[in-house]
Amino acid sequence: MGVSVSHVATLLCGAASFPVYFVRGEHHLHTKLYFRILISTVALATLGHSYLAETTILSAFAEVSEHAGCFLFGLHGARSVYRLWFHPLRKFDGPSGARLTSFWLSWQVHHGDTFRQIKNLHDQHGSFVRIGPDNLFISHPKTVQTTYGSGSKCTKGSWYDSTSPMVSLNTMRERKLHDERRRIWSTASSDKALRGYEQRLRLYRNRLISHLFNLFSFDFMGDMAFGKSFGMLEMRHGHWVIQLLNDALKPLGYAFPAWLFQIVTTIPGVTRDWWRLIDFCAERMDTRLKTKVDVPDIMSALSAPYQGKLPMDKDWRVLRGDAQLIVVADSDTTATTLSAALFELAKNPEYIEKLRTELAPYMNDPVNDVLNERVADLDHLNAVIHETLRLHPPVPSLQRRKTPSEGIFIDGIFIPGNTVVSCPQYVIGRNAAAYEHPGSFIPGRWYSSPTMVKVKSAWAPFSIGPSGCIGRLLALHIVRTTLARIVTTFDISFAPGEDGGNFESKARERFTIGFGDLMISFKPRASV
Ligand code: HEM
Repeated sequence: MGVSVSHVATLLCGAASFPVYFVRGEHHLHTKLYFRILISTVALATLGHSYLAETTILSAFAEVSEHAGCFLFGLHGARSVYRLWFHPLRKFDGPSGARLTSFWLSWQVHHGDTFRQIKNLHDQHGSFVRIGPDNLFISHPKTVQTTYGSGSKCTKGSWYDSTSPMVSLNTMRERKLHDERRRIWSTASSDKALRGYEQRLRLYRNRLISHLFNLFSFDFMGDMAFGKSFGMLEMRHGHWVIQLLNDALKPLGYAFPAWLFQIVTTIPGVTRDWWRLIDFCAERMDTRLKTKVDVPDIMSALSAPYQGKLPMDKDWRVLRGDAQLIVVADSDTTATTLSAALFELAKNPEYIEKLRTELAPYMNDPVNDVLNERVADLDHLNAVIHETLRLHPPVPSLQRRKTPSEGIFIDGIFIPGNTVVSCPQYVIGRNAAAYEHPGSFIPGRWYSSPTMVKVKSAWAPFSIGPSGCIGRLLALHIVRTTLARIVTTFDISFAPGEDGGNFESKARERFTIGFGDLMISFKPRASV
């Protein structure tokens, strides 16, 4: 191809379009539109050029494509120059590839161990790391309040549009809509609602315990009768829904920008499990809406505004988004917290005895159950959960917020406006500036040795502020009572051959964390 004046002019137009138009505002929701404009312009220009220059369609198309290429080259060239040398974040340290493109992060985390990669980057570059062209990760212990707290001027980052047009309470970016939806949700997480859920929870907690007893007796019987356990306590693969949840959330693990996530999820076959999970949640939601329940559940609150009528189309988008949110936010996070607590207790058995001593006076329920209201204020039990969530936060890294146009200050450091900031709880939880002996599991730091917590506000596994976890009380309720019941009913230890190594090293992050395999031995206690 010969370079003509028109090629250079098109390249300059492309370069100029960046400072004139693309540098401002958000474009991630317009990707498909831009693509359509490009295709239509190429098609029209091809026809026009072929007619005016009296040339074949094929050679006109080749000529127009060259110019389109020049335009795109100019645009991306100007953007790269800006990102490397003129961007407001240029003073922040970070890997050079990350300054140029957000694909750098996606490539780094493609094995799914985002939390570990981000910790390594903080170890190398300090508390403020530029991990994308507009993206700053901050592990400074004082960042949580400024970024997420109730007075924060930061808003949710564009990543929350990834699933658009399907939205949930968690992905709603517009503050007014989010506040309205949160008011509906708050009925579902009120004290009264929690007392109602207790009835449901008790049933499943009892089933869990009797299931564990059954598995134990079968394995023991197998061993006694046939010299070999049936291995039921070691079954790795759970219900297909758990498998589906794990597979479906994988695309979230690549930390794609919202525009790419939207494109990827429209390619047939590539994200089949993602859509299967959405269909599964939607189907459960549809069935539930047509069913009457005696004991209120979360859906009772979410469906209350429709007063028995079927929701309109736009409401379905939110209801289905919320259905998926409930499955992920509720079951995934609570399950990982319980397994992380058992992992830490098996590693540090001295805390199990302490828990039993503390719980003993409260475990005299006639049906051998444990009531949240009786154990809610126990120091050691709560500290074990606090410490578990500090070291193993179920949402480890990616809660992106966008700074207001005037920017924010974190401990005197200026963060420019429109920066996407994430404050990774996994890294903050292990930051020596926030905790003494940050790598050790020491529940006492939360009640008997408070000086071991240097910055109390750094602990935010549920996040805080207007978009903080609305299910926090419910989650703590479930974890507290289930853990209390398990440690008082069973002797817990690593199963023979288990050293706990895979639990963390094989953990994978896909917004929430999924830990590696962990073989725990549950033996009914002699006194029970
Ligand atoms: C240990 C368990 C849990 C942890 C650590 C946890 C953590 C979090 C975090 C960090 C967020 C903020 C996410 C963000 O900024 O994008 C969040 C939001 C949320 N969580 Fe949880 N969560 C837990 C359990 C639950 C439970 C049991 C529910 C019950 C349904 C729940 C419902 C929600 C909802 C609805 C939101 C969105 C809130 C909003 O945007 O206003 N979570 N959770």
